[in-house]
Amino acid sequence: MSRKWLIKNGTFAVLDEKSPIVHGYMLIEGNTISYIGEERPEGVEGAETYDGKGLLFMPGLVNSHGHTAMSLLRGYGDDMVLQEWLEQKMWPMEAKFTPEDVYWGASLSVLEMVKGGTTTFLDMYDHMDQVGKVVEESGIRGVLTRGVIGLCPPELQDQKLAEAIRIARDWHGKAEGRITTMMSPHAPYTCPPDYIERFVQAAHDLNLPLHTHMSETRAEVQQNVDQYGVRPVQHLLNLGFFSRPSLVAHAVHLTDEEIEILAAHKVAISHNPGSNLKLASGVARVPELLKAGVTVSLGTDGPASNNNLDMFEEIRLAALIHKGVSGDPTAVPALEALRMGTEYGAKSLYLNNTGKLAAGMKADMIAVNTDQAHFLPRTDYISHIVYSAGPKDVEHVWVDGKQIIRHGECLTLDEERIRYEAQTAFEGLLGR
Ligand SMILES: CSC[C@H]1O[C@@H](n2cnc3c(O)ncnc32)[C@H](O)[C@@H]1O
Ligand SMILES: [Zn+2]
Repeated sequence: MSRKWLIKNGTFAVLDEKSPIVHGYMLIEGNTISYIGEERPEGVEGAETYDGKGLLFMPGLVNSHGHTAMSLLRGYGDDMVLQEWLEQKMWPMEAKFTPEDVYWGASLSVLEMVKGGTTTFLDMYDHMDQVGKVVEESGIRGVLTRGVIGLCPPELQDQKLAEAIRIARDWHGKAEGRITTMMSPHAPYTCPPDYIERFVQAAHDLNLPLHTHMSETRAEVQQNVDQYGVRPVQHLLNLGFFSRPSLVAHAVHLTDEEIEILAAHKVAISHNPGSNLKLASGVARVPELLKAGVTVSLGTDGPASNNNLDMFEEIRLAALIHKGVSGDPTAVPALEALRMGTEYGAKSLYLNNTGKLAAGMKADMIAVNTDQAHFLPRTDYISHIVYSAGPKDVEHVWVDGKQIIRHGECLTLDEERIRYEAQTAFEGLLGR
């Protein structure tokens, strides 16, 4: 029989336009929310009851683009533009990564994410079996995808594609259904057109979504025009990329026509404001994308270009920078920014049963301790979460109905060991 528990005296961020907050009760049966409302539900006699006073319950945060193992490179290459950062700093170090390095880097990142309220993340990287293991052990929900750079001889291209297909097949549905997979050519500037087409074919055969980096910098767009005669959006459209459900990271440099193409093909976007600011890539046209009906979610990108995995920060940046750039304080309203970090995140990852507190959804949720100075007075909880909250405010975290953070402590991962092993792994990389 599945566990049944009732939260009373709770404040719940259901994030509906008219009434985003509900005070009252939430019933959870097994891994699913079965009721939220002001009235005590019927038939809860046998349920364990928890007092939710002083806590704000909200959907777990969804980080829709990142590279978890890159936590080992945090602070290793700062204040550089993307291409130099990749070529001079990241790629030489990543070439030395062992599966064990990826395991400890991913563990460090997942620890940071769950402690900060993220319950679902997407990871594009190499050695993804290791990340799968971390998802299994930690209890988090993960979308895993082997990112492939195709600037290599044909035999190696074949090998990498075969590996991406194996990862996608092997891990889809694993960890009691918490893992799903995608297919990811890294970017149009690192994968030749015919190679991207093979990913599109594989995604079609496996019935999986596609993911890639796109139009992140002005230089990348110009390079695409010089090499292929079209900008990246038209290029990917020509290659059939948008014929599949797809999620593109960044999409900073877009024309009006490109926004129309993305909207028409229901392409989802992972907006990474922290990374885009740090790498001086620019500011994405988020208000225009939202207006055009595009699903825009939020991602941190890797911890070496951010340099943290704090989704509250990304939500706040999304709410703030577009006001600053446009001169319009309603450019991205607080509630919309919060939905980008939760509901739209799940949608952009093609997950239809998480990202929202509602009956029938998976119990992926966090409890924020609002009994603190920066949450007073109790004027507007949505405003406080978007403009004042941070990872240290996260008191409890549940994924798939199971508690993985209790009073800020991780119940599933050995924090001290992970901190030690991650530092040791970095020192090993420096010496290799
Ligand atoms: C092939 S696995 C993923 C690959 O992506 C690199 N990466 C990290 N951040 C970015 C970014 O902002 N744009 C493009 N590529 C990025 C990472 O270093 C890995 O090599
Ligand atoms: Zn990235």
